[in-house]
Amino acid sequence: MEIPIKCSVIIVGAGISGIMAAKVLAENGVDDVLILEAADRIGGRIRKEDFGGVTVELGAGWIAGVGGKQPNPVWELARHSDLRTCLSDYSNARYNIYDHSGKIFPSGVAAQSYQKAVESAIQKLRKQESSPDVDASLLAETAAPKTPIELAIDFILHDFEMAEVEPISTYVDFGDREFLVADERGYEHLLYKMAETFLFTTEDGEISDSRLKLNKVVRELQHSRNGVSVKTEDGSVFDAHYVILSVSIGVLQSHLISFLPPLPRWKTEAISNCDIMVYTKVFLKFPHKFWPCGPEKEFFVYAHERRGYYTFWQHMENAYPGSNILVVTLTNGESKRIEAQSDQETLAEAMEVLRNMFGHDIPDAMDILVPRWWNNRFQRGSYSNYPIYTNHQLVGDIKAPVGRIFFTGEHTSEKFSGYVHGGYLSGIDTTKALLEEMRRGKEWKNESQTFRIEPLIALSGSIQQDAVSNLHKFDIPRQLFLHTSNLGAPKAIL
Ligand SMILES: Cc1cc2nc3c(=O)[nH]c(=O)nc-3n(C[C@H](O)[C@H](O)[C@H](O)COP(=O)(O)OP(=O)(O)OC[C@H]3O[C@@H](n4cnc5c(N)ncnc54)[C@H](O)[C@@H]3O)c2cc1C
Repeated sequence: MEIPIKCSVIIVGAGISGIMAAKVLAENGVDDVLILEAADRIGGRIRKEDFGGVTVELGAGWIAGVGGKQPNPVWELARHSDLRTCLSDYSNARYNIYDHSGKIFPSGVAAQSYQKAVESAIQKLRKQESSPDVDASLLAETAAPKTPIELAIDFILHDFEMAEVEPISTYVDFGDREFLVADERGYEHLLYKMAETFLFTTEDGEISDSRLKLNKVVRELQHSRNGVSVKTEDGSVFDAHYVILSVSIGVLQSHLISFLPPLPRWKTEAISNCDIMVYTKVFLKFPHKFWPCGPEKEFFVYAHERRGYYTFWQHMENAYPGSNILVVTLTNGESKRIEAQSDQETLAEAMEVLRNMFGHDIPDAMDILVPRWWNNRFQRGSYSNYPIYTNHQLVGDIKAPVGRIFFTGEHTSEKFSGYVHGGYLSGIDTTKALLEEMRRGKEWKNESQTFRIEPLIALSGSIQQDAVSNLHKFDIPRQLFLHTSNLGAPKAIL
């Protein structure tokens, strides 16, 4: 399809939220759209790779939130595409906890430590709820986990089972079952299925549509009342009436993209107030199995005096029998540390831990795969992690459009941030808001035949921007945006 010089919408990023946004636009008759993607592929944080003879998922691996009253839309997509999945129950991990000499902690000790960790987490949450301004680390000091098993359980609880405040919307809305994707087409197959409904795709499933441009790293968004000019690293310039920006919160924080005029302060503050979780799955391939398999053995834990040190392990025999692959998950500081060292150093550390658990006779790993989400300048982390007691304002501000730039992505989903379905649903929400804006624009244009009425913030330079920095998009009634009934330059009312 021919792209007009100025298209209706440019979507920056072809992860699940960007692809969903383009799909919703197409379904609503807006197909003069460009999708600019920095990488050489679509999918973003949904990414497969061939490793050790099977397909492994470097990014999202699970479809979380299945089996409830409402269908999870991502699960629905997976079912329609016959995506192969396995049910995961990692709650058993707490009964497969090894100490440094390879002994498994008796289930009673593990259960006791688990109970203690849950109680202390609840206590901490309650205290935080009653004094939200007090530093959480100070509140937790008295009940802080100290022994290796307590540290390991604390890690499982906070970095796996309870990374969110209860009640967890994903489980409440969609159910508490989780399915691991184990399909050689990869989790990303779902994105290709979505894309083929509106982008030209070859019989082999390759997207051949010129509206999708890969290897286009967006570096600057110049926005005004007339539209948005998008500059990419290779010097290309693309113009559009609107932009949907779907890059991760880590990319927004990294300043890879500059905005002209700069984003207002309420927006930059909100962006910097959202934490980022780094979550790394390290894959190890062995010549044969030496770990226990069978029921309730899929996940196991290493208790070490350093929290999060090669703590959480999974074997891939349920997903791919005979693959002889182990996965160990590291997070945050440990993720950054191993990203900075060579894979051989990581392999040596992991082997030492495995030998502590399973003895010195186990074979060396034949191969290792270490994804680097933190150092990837198109990701800068794995997913958003809102402060425990987030006010609605923070997510609202992160999501709120600035002039003609609309924001989407998992980090803009109030209920499902961090998840694939959060990205999917945010793509729909943001696009609905944009379509509404476009419709309003047309109505106004037809009524007055003058020019588009623009939000105040889009027009504000840096001086006005400070003056309005305490205002938030949703606090400003539309009438207070710019208004004029006569011809002439629009003026700010405030
Ligand atoms: C290791 C890991 C494990 C995870 N596990 C799970 C899980 O089990 N279950 C689950 O539900 N979720 C999981 N997630 C989270 C899930 O992957 C994300 O929430 C979701 O994929 C985010 O989609 P998105 O469209 O918001 O962002 P992204 O997928 O990040 O898409 C944004 C796109 O923008 C592109 N981009 C960035 N900068 C630019 C630029 N300057 N110019 C042009 N393009 C740019 C990026 O390349 C990317 O393709 C995991 C994530 C990671 C990393």
